[in-house]
Amino acid sequence: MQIHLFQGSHTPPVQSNVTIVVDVIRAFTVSFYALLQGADRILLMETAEQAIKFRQKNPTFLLAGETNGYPIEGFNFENSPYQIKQQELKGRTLVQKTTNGVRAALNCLDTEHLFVTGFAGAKTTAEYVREEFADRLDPPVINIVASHPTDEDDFACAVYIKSILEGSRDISFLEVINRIRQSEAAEKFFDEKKPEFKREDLLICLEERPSDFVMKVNGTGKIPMIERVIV
Ligand SMILES: O=C(O)[C@H](CS(=O)(=O)O)OP(=O)(O)O
Ligand SMILES: [Mg+2]
Repeated sequence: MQIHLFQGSHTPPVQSNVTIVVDVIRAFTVSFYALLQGADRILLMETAEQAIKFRQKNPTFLLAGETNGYPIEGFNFENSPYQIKQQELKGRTLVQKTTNGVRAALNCLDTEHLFVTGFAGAKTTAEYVREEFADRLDPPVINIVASHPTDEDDFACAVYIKSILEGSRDISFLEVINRIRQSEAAEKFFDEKKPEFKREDLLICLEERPSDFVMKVNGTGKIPMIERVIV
């Protein structure tokens, strides 16, 4: 396996067979818990306006996301895994718009297999990709994209995924958690002047949670969507 790590939401300069886009705080932790709460699929959109317009034609769809981390007027949910964990979403379709993870995923569609994850599902995703693709005759090129352009949260998780893919011990479980916890993206949850950000969100983003699925992006339709793939 040829594994490349990238940071930011732009399209990686290397063509891959498999791409894993990481957003720990909070986009793909939100997606993970939305699927756990029963959502059928999660459509990915670039702008809040697009999402709101789309719901006018699909009134049962639920909008989740943020702009600069803050709730979006007219959306059903914030970019909050704590809020999503409390919802009954069986059979529902979500539409997600966020600053880093969703935008990065939309810029990484040109690959054979596109997965997305936070820290919660990182180990399951890495083990699934290793089992599915590592022993193929023509070793795959794998891009791991830490979607925040400069911060440690997504990059530490990307290094963790790489270490599982390679079976190395480049980074310990505790080191990943510490680097996420110390990241700039985590600071807002401890800032008294920002009551909009619940500390429970960060605690959920920091929790590795085994599951029977990975999150794969289906880019074959007009609107890319996250679907669960049972492992
Ligand atoms: O909502 C979030 O926590 C972040 C915003 S920021 O990176 O902290 O500014 O959005 P996401 O797209 O989930 O990284
Ligand atoms: Mg993030």
